Amino acid sequence: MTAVLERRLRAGLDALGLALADAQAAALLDYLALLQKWNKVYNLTAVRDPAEMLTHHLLDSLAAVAPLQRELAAMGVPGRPPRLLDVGAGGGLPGVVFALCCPGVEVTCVDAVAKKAAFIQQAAASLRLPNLRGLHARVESLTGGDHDVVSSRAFAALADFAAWSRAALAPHGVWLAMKGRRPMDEIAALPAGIAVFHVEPLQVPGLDAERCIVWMRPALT
Ligand SMILES: C[S@@+](CC[C@H](N)C(=O)[O-])C[C@H]1O[C@@H](n2cnc3c(N)ncnc32)[C@H](O)[C@@H]1O
Repeated sequence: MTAVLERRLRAGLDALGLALADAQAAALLDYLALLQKWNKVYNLTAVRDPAEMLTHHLLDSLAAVAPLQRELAAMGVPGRPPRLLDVGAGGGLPGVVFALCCPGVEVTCVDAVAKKAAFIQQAAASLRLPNLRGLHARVESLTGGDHDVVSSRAFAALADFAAWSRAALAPHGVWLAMKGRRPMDEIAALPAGIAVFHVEPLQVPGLDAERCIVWMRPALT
């Protein structure tokens, strides 16, 4: 099974144009194995089949890596590593995948459920990712305004996601919301202080479904 998963992952990475080192690709499969192993204990995902996990979780999250890298490069964070907060990260999607693929980015995965944050801490240790940490908190309680990117996947409507995480976002920062079909109703429901600057379609290898990133930033009102 591992050889099949490895082949599919490699083919997916090629299709996405992601040039990862062998060690990074191996670590992605190690992460998949951790998700499988601890799913029953931590209740991390409803998807149980490893091949389905690869497509629906890993490749789905990997499709957002190049867009993330492009935005960070355009932002040009000066003098320190960029910081990303993944909200409602659950088992670490997409936060752990971002941390694996972007070792120069400091990734915090926040979740309201203690055992999910504990799983992220465990994954950071076992995958040897010094740039990843799990944080047990409700995102609404976070302040500091020091994250360059705040991401989410399968978390909440755009307006709630932005409102609850606004105090954690740097003034120059952007929100990266992973969605299925372009969420027209959610975009229309956004308040004046939040501007959508790009709805970016994603092509997930092996997944016949619509996916997009809704990019947002605070707007002057
Ligand atoms: C549907 S899961 C999505 C998990 C992961 N992002 C994924 O794509 O597989 C939503 C997660 O959000 C967490 N959550 C819900 N409300 C939250 C809040 N206010 N602050 C932080 N996490 C929250 C839940 O505990 C859950 O793990």
